[in-house]
Amino acid sequence: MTGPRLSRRSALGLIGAAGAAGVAGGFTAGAARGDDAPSTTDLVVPFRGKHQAGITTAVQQHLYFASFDMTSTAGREELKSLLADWTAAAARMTRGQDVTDEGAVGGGPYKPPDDTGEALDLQANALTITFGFGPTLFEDADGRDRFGIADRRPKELVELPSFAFDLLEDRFSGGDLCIQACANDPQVAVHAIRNLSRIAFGRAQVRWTQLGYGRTSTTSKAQATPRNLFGFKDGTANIFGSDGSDLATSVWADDSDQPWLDGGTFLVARKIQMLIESWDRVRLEEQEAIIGRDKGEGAPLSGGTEFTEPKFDVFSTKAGGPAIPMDSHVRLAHPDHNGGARMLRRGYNFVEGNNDLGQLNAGLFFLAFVRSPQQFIDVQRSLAKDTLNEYIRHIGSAIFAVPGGIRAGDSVGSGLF
Ligand SMILES: C=CC1=C(C)c2cc3[nH]c(cc4nc(cc5[nH]c(cc1n2)c(C)c5CCC(=O)O)C(CCC(=O)O)=C4C)c(C)c3C=C
Ligand SMILES: [Fe+2]
Repeated sequence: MTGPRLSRRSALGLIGAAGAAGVAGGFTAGAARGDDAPSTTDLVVPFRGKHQAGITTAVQQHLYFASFDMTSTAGREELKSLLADWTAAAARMTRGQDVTDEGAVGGGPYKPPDDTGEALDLQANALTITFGFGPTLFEDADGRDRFGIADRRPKELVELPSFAFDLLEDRFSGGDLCIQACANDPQVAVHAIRNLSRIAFGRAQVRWTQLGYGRTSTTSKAQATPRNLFGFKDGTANIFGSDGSDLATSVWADDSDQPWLDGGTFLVARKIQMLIESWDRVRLEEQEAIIGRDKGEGAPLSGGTEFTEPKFDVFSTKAGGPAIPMDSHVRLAHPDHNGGARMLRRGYNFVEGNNDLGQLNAGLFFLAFVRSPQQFIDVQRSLAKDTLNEYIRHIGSAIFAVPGGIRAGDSVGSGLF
């Protein structure tokens, strides 16, 4: 070790002692996974545990998300070996190590290095790698059970229905498998996906990817609420890592029809374009009415401060109606109007250049973890009346079952076989 910071290469020497417990930043396994873990660069988040990391983990600053399809020639054995290889590499990278012992520079000059090297000298940066399985892994579009696992498909793992205003594009949608990599350094997240894609060569290939540069939610009360690209605080009413009973009720799919999903959850991903230039011409008062919260503090328009519960029956003389308008986002998304449905949101901002008119291609990569996809479906249907729809477009969509935590010596998805 070279002082308080732990570099990728110096981390190698520590592994025997630290194991998977993640002592690099001085945090124990429980503290690092839990609600109040600070987002430091030298933090190691334990890869193994009851649940996969990257769900309740305090949201890191950067995301690189990849959806994969198995190649047309791959069968059951290739899927099994891929998941085992991904698990081994992910366990190492989350500890701040190269993907193998030989790594980027230790394998001699006569073969391509095992690790691509761009994360050499970077620390673990709270890297989490979270795996999920799409409906097409269990049964493809032609109804074929390519991997002999059709009877392991959770009955709720089906493609999402169409919603009002959907403008979905295939190039941002679907996938047999997904990997969510989150870290406090973008290069660490990109390195993880790049190396896992490389390991998949011949067995699975990237279908689409998404880079997220700034978190738009928080899962920890120790984190400040971030802002989305419309300038509003996002994540105020989220489920936090410390909300044990809410996690049990709304996130962990412990009662599904598939035992391998115990400790797991469902992940809904939506790529949502935000019409920034149109939004920026909207009066502040109207922006706040559309969201249902004030822009400065994030307090509900019914009064109070950021974490005050919204009161939907408060009347505003100025508005001449409910203080939180009937067609506002917060009213329509609130559990009170969706049979109690809640979700753990973990989305990221994206900006991807501009169109020919100079308008930004920007938006929210919405990620939500739910016990049942129906929770998302109910809320998204309710949002059909949302005035926010004038300023957003859903252009990508995918759903994945996220297996429970990976135990010592085990590989992700071993319960499928
Ligand atoms: C179907 C689920 C949701 C989509 C899609 C969605 C898109 C979306 N949201 C914002 C901005 C905000 N959302 C806020 C709250 C909020 N949003 C959802 C669900 C979806 N949002 C829920 C369940 C909630 C919480 C409702 C509650 O319990 O009060 C807020 C307020 C702050 C907060 O609580 O996070 C903002 C702001 C945008 C811009 C957007 C699409 C681009
Ligand atoms: Fe929202």
